[in-house]
Amino acid sequence: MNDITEIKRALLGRAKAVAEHLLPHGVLDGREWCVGSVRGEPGKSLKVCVKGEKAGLWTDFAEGGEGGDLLDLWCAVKGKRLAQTLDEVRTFLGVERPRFERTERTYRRPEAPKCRTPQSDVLEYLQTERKLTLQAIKAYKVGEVGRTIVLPSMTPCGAIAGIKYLGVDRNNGKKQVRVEAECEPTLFGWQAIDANARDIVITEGEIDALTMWDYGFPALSVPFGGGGGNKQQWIEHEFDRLAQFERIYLALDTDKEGQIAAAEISARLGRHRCFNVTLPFKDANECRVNGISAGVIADCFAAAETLDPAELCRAGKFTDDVIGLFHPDTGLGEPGLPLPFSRLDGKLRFRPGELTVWTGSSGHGKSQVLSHAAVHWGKQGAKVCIASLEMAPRQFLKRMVKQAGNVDRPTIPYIRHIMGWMDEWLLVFNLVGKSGVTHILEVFDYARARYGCSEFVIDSLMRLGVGSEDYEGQEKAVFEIVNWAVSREVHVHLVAHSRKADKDSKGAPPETEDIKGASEIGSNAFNIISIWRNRKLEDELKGAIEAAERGDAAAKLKVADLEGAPGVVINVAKQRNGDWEGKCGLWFSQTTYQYRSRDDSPMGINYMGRGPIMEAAE
Ligand SMILES: Nc1ncnc2c1ncn2[C@@H]1O[C@H](COP(=O)(O)OP(=O)(O)OP(=O)(O)O)[C@@H](O)[C@H]1O
Repeated sequence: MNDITEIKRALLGRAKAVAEHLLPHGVLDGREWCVGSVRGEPGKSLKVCVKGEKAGLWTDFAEGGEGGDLLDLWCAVKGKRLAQTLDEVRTFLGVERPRFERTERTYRRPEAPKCRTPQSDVLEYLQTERKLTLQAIKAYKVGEVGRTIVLPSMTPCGAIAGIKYLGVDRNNGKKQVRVEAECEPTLFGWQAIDANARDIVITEGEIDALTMWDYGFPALSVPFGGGGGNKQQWIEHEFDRLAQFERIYLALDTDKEGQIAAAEISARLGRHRCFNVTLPFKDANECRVNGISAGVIADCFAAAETLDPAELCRAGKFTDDVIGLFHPDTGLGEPGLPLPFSRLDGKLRFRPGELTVWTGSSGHGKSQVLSHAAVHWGKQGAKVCIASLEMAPRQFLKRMVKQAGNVDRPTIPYIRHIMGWMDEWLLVFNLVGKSGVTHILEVFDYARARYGCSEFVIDSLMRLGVGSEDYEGQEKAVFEIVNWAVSREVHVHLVAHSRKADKDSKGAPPETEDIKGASEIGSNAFNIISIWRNRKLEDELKGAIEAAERGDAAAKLKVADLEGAPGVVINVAKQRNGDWEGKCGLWFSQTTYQYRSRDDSPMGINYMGRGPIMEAAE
């Protein structure tokens, strides 16, 4: 349960319990819980409606009609800010937020800037050219150093998290912007926001935030402008703080980048509480400069709408996608991520909104191929969340460190370096054992919303608390996963074991019908991939190597011959949205745990680049 709207809904069903909890000296009179005041003494002046349509609303008739909903009551009785109240209410409801085991990255907190309140060139610029008031400038604690505007990003507690310096003058038409390095990506403007506010506006620039304040709508500004992906990485850091807002008005620029940003923000913060504000000019400040009145802006807010559900769109939206399918070389390309094997380039993709089932016999390397793939996706900028219910995090991370580092035994500094890199894009569902699918998806949902994860791994179906004979339960679990992947536009990789088939010895990788359990597992998957390890070849190779070591010349030639054949086969048995299905031989490196296809370098892939700390340990 993440945001205020869900918490409010849950509280409503328990209005009486909340009233009793907050005001134990009250008495029930019909539908109302009556008490003296928010201080809790017996009396009749404060009434909380606990039943019916108005359940949850309260009024203190002795205090000039002060009142509100149950959250206001909680704040008033306990004398706490809304953010703290929400934490307490989550505990009261028993719905704490999921926590990820994750090294919190430490950011630099800049020193207070050496500047003064604008009084000369900066003030002149902000008032004359940008039409801002001194009150707005003061509310946002804007500073002045010569002809540079100082814009501090402060946390709601008043700490300075970052500073942006904006030159009044342009250089060859370009804005002069500088930011303090290594600071936490946060929104600008908390210093001007009421701690108990339920509505907030988000703009695409600091000056626009000040302008909105002047229009009567205190606002925060995104730190890196419009666009998607990394530009909106601040969401991860502000997710909890924004949980207190019931309505988030997105007044971003009316251009394409602004709209991409608005779509991403509303998808992650919750479409139900994000309203898109369409302004008559490109941004708030352009409205101000062009003389748009506060009344017109208020009308824009009144007309603001939630963004359309993702399911509803015009066909034209897919034009680029369709062109990309016909002409992949146009750069419009297909969405989704590939495997790290050149031989499969252009043949297989893991697209958003799909489920891939990975199958194969035990010990054939399903998890290992997947972890190599995850490293590859991380390198391409994707954020990945792995629920490895069969293997402790330290074990599968050890494997990934070898694969990422392309080395057998990395040095301690190199391990730290690789782990630091993986920490940026990899989240771990820290549980070995059984977990219900609903709970995993709840945690995944949070990882998607807060951290922007797009690739999810569940290893394996057997650990989802569904019996191996419970075909109905398996169908239900897979259906739930598919639904979630489709609705959230993410890709889920589900490992499912294959039946003990004699195919292993016959030398053929498993097919769709070999997946152990209900047939619906395969029929609901968009892609089915099996991994098969050629044990016969491995044994022959082992024997030949031993003979060669004893000096058998013929065995040496045999070793070379056998090493030329792939020890692993990946079988793409189904690809619903792709044109290709088929098999591809892979070579597995015992030292780096990387896999490669015939077209890849035997040296493996260097995900970390080369550097002094990458030597292997002795
Ligand atoms: N081709 C291979 N050559 C040598 N060792 C391999 C190969 N593939 C996998 N292994 C080893 O086998 C073990 C199991 O691998 P992995 O966990 O990836 O298999 P899996 O198919 O996911 O098995 P399970 O279904 O039992 O989880 C690991 O120790 C791994 O290093």
